[in-house]
Amino acid sequence: MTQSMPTKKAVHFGAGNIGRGFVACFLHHSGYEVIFADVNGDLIDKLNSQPSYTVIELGSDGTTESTISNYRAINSRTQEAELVQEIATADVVTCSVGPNILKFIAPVIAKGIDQRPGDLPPMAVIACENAIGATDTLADFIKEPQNTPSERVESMGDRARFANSAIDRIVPAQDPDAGLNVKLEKFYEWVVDRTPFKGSSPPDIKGVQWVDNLQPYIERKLYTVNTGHATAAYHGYNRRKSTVYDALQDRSIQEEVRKALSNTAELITQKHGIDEEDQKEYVEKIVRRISNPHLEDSVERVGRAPLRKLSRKDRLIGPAAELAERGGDCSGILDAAEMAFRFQNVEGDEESFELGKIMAEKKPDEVVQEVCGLQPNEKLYPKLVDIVKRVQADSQDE
Ligand SMILES: NC(=O)c1ccc[n+]([C@@H]2O[C@H](COP(=O)([O-])OP(=O)(O)OC[C@H]3O[C@@H](n4cnc5c(N)ncnc54)[C@H](O)[C@@H]3O)[C@@H](O)[C@H]2O)c1
Ligand SMILES: O=P(O)(O)OC[C@@H](O)[C@@H](O)[C@H](O)[C@H](O)CO
Repeated sequence: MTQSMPTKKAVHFGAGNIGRGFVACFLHHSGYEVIFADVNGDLIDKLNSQPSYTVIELGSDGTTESTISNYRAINSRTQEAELVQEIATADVVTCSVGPNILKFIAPVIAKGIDQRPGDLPPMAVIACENAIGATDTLADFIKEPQNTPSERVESMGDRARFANSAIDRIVPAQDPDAGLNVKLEKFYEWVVDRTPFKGSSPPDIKGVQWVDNLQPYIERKLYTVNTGHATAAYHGYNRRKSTVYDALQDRSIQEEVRKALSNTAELITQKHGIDEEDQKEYVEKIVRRISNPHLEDSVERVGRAPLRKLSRKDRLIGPAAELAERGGDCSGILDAAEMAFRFQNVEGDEESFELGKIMAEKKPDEVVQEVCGLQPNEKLYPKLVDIVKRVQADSQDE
């Protein structure tokens, strides 16, 4: 008689687009039972009532489908005790909830880690967000005294290992009638830091690329894919384009994207010693990917949360500030930042309303300090103050 291997278990926070379409899909195909945790009750009910859903990859050469099953779903707002138990015995905990939500999921993960039975190896915790060091941010919240008793922090490595990651796959907003099914691009890249697993084994997730130095991967991804994407979306929004594809059909917007990406290429190649030709090819691939007509990716989704996207370490101000300090050209990124400041009061986007309020009420210096986290002694500072002044003056003229 053959003994079947016990199923591996992963808890994934955020059963949204990238969660269902990419992370859970890879975990499923690697043999994990996936427990989704989300605050959206309707989504939880749908997942629990439907035994499978379909992931549809869209490419110029047609579509490919795969079926995802062997999952359950837990409402993280109302079923905390069950969720803690699932986390305590999970092999992997992942999340794709948005960088600003990490602090809200930290308390329950902390409880689960703290209750991990002593005979189990450490679980792997991997945040899959568009942010540099997102898992470190999550780990810092988990280790706060209100979440983990301070005497338990030192031994936490016996119960959990925290690995940063860079995750890349375009998953647009889904059709309202798509149910749980997810349409996404064929391309994917999921790079994870291997170094936290020294003395233990990294989890077996097919398709993950394990590296010893994640920094060049995450900076190249965020400052190329996401800088280019945001540039197309913000210019596109301000010129009334509806999708990123439409925006890129406009030659002048495509030039803006290339200008911003030539700025970030200078930073990435110099800072990380990446070959210029390799970076050129990478940029061309990104321009092709974001121009995919099948994705129908709205400029509102890609531009969403402008306060996050204009923050100090994100895809616009992050590379622009570094370039300015090095004496490099960041004019293309600054053009995109100006368009981001104009992304105000967009229906369904809370941050864009908050941005509108800040722009209406605060002085330019206050805006730059509060929104972009820049200080007057930084080289980029006066350029952003000028941009804010211009946007505010234009709003008064309207
Ligand atoms: N969509 C993409 O192309 C893509 C690609 C790479 C990375 N990402 C990143 O993945 C993250 C999620 O993006 P998305 O496009 O899947 O967004 P999404 O809105 O489709 O999914 C987010 C999910 O998180 C859930 N959520 C919110 N608060 C929660 C909480 N407190 N606890 C549990 N769940 C909670 C929401 O209900 C939603 O289901 C973001 O950081 C994004 O930058 C997205
Ligand atoms: O998810 P955001 O809001 O950080 O950025 C919007 C898009 O640029 C992003 O979701 C991309 O589709 C994704 O990062 C591609 O890998």
